[in-house]
This record gives sequence, C-alpha cells and structure tokens, in this order.
Amino acid sequence: MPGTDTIAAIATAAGAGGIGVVRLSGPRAKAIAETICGRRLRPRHVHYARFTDDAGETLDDGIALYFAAPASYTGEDVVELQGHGSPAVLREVLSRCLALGARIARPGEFSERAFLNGKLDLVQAEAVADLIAAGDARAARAARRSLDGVFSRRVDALADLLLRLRVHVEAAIDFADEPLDTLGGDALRSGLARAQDDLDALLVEAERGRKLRDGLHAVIVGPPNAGKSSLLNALAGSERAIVSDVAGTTRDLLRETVRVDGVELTLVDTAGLRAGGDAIEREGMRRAEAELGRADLAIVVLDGREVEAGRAAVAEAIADVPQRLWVFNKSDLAAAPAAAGENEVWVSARTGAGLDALHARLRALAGLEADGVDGSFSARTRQVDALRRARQELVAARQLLDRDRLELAAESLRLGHDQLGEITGRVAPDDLLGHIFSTFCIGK
Ligand SMILES: Nc1nc2c(ncn2[C@@H]2O[C@H](COP(=O)(O)OP(=O)(O)OP(=O)(O)O)[C@@H](O)[C@H]2O)c(=O)[nH]1
Ligand SMILES: [K+]
Ligand SMILES: [Mg+2]
Repeated sequence: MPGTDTIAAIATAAGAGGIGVVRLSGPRAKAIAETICGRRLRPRHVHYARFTDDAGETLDDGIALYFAAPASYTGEDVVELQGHGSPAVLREVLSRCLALGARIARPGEFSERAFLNGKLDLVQAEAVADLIAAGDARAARAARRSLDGVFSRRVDALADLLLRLRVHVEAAIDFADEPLDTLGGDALRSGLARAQDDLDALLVEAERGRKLRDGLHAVIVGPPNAGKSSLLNALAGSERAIVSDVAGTTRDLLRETVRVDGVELTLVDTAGLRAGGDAIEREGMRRAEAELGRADLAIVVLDGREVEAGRAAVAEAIADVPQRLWVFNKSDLAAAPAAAGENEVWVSARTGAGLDALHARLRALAGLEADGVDGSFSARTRQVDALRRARQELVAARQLLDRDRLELAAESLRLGHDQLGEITGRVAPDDLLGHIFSTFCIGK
C-alpha cells in the first residue's frame, strides 16, 4: 500500500558534489530525521544540525528541512537532509535512515506517491522525469510547461467536452422513438465536430512535443554506394561509418545521435538495398527494412547520376514511412537541376555542398520551424498514441451517429473518453504506472 511505510533515498546525482541530499517521505520521516539531527523540526523552517550515528558520533553537519503532509512534494511528511556531497557520507546518512525504520525508495517512488496522493497527474509526473533528462534548454522549457499542467489542462478540457457529449447521446438513447433532430441532434453533431477539431490541434502539438523530447528517428536508406555512410559522417561531423568504393560496405545498422540546429536526430545508417547480395548483406537489408518500420523519417540517399534507378530500388522499402527526404548525392559529379522539389536536396557528402539546405529541411521536417514551438509542451509516445486512439473513437462515434446507431456511438465516446483519462492517469491500469515510474531515477 502506498504511503504506509517511509522511504528514503539519496536525491542528488551519484558522485562527489558540493551538496548532497538524502530525502525521506512517509509517516516516520519526521521522527527518523529528528533522531538523526538530535532536535525537533518545525515545518518549513531551516534547521542547522549535526547528523549523528547511533553512538552519537557526527556523520556530517548540514541543513534539515521538514515539509508536513499534505503540503509537500509527495503529499506525505517529507524531510530533506542536506549535507556535504560526499558519496561515502551520504551512504552513511542513508544507512542511518534505514536503521531507524525507513526503507530504500524504488526509482520514481517519490513521484509515484505524489501521483497517488493527487499532487501531480500522470502527464506532470512524466514531465518531472523529462525535465531532469532534458538535453537542451528548449526541451527543458517544454517539460516545464507540461509540469505546470499546460498539456493536462488541454486533455482535461477535451475530456469534459466528450463527457457532455456522452451524456447527450445517452439521454437521446432513452428517447429512441423520437428522431434525433428533435433531441438536439444538430448541437450534438456540431459538438462532435468541434471535439474532433480540438483533438486534431492537440495531436499536432503533442506530436511536436514528442519530437522535442525524443528527437526524430531518421533512417538513411538507398542503393549501395549512393553515399549513405558518407552522409552520416557529414551530418555527424566525424568519421563514424566506414566509407569505401565497394558496394555493400555497410551491413549492420549504425546508430548515431546528432544535433542539427537544435533538432535531435537519431540517425541510422543501413546496408544498401539491391537485389541479390550474399547472406550477410541480405541480413543487413532485412535489418534496414525492419528499422524503417520504426522510422519517423526516411532519408533516401541516391547517387545524383542515377536518380530514376535509385527511386525504383527503394520504392517498396519506404512505402510506409510517414515522411521522406530525398537526398541526391554526389552533386560534384552530377548536373543538379536549377530547382529541386520540396523534400529534395542536392548535396555532395564529399565537398559539403548543399548540407546547409539539408539542415534546413531536417529542421522543417522535425516540425520545429512552425510558430509557437517556443510555447510548446513536452509529450511522450504513450500520450500521443492515446490521443490517436481517442481520435479513432471520435471518428467512429460521428459515423455511427449519422447512421442513428446511438448505443454504439455512446460506446465509442466512452472508449475515447477513457483514452483521454489514461493520458493524465485518471483511468490508469497498475501495470502502466509500474512501467512509467520504474524508468525514473532514484530519489525522484
Ligand atoms: N564524388 C563523390 N563521391 C562520393 C560522395 N559521397 C560518397 N562518395 C563516394 O562514394 C563511395 C561510396 O560511399 P559510401 O558512403 O560508402 O556509400 P554507401 O551508400 O554507404 O555504400 P554501402 O554501405 O556499400 O551501401 C565512396 O567511394 C565515397 O567516397 C560525393 O558526394 N561525391
Ligand atoms: K560503399
Ligand atoms: Mg555504407
């Protein structure tokens, strides 16, 4: 049961530091800390104290802070013991907490308790982890906005709207003899249309928030010798992949995380696609195709002198990838046309020509060029997927309503409503919670 025992952990990062914090939460937090400090603690006061062992010998000295339930991070009694940031000393202070009846906290357990006690919803709790892990200032600001409830409020507003529409449909079911039009059918239909518009807008923003958090998963594909590995090296700014004039050089997948103008890209170099090849090369192609199945973006590299043959070679493999960027390489050898299509760039991985234009296209494809990016919130795949499922249910409900299938429409709306509830954790299966909080760091 949450909240019945007292948990403790070192809350500061591993390693030596100026200050280190041991954090306690639970009903015995105050008593344990008062024993260690040898003094009474008042809520929201700064106490200077000596932290002592069971023989009364000083382990460290520092500051004790006590937050009385429910006005604390977890909603329980919380104490922070701030001492010197020595791993050895922190371990001793933590051991003392455990000897006095606390147990060691699991990863994310403080935040899990905050969630279970209603201090944070699930989106906000996940935003705590995202804020801690943010790779740059923009991702941190986006996580901060989710933590402040910007995303949750949008989801809640949509859930409220769906709930009102559900009530309306359920009421209409009770008067099934009358035509829907006499039962406010127009208002219902326009309410559903508005809900879908709101959901579509939220999906676009959430998808952008997900890219801010996760970066873009881009797979480099193309025929052998087109210059895929050369392009990876050019984007990474180092000789990560082996380049040679032998077709079939790359066999295994090679991953590299690069930052292009503030966009985090996971680039995956792959084996060239062609008919035939030996068993190892064919396994490489199979891996390339599997990787494409998870890609946000296919960066299709073709030799600029063999564009048509190249397009034909990759057509099947990239058919289901959501976005493509065509890179016609070796512009130093080929005659590039004066104008290229929107998602086409001519480059030379060898001379570096055209790489600026390629960067610009990658930024645009990451969705980070649009207005308002600086006001966006962070999101996770889990949340985006739930929004998509909610959208499917909403679309289904509208179609069912048009065919006067009120009961089925009501059921679709209920399912859509549940999906929104799962985002913020108002409807949350236990295994989902376990999965989410186990990925947190200890002490948070
Ligand atoms: N002239 C010129 N040569 C290039 C350019 N890019 C790559 N090459 C050459 O093309 C050959 C193949 O390059 P790779 O990067 O190994 O090509 P790949 O697509 O990774 O090949 P596989 O891994 O075998 O499928 C090498 O000899 C490169 O030096 C370019 O922009 N211009
Ligand atoms: K090659
Ligand atoms: Mg290669």
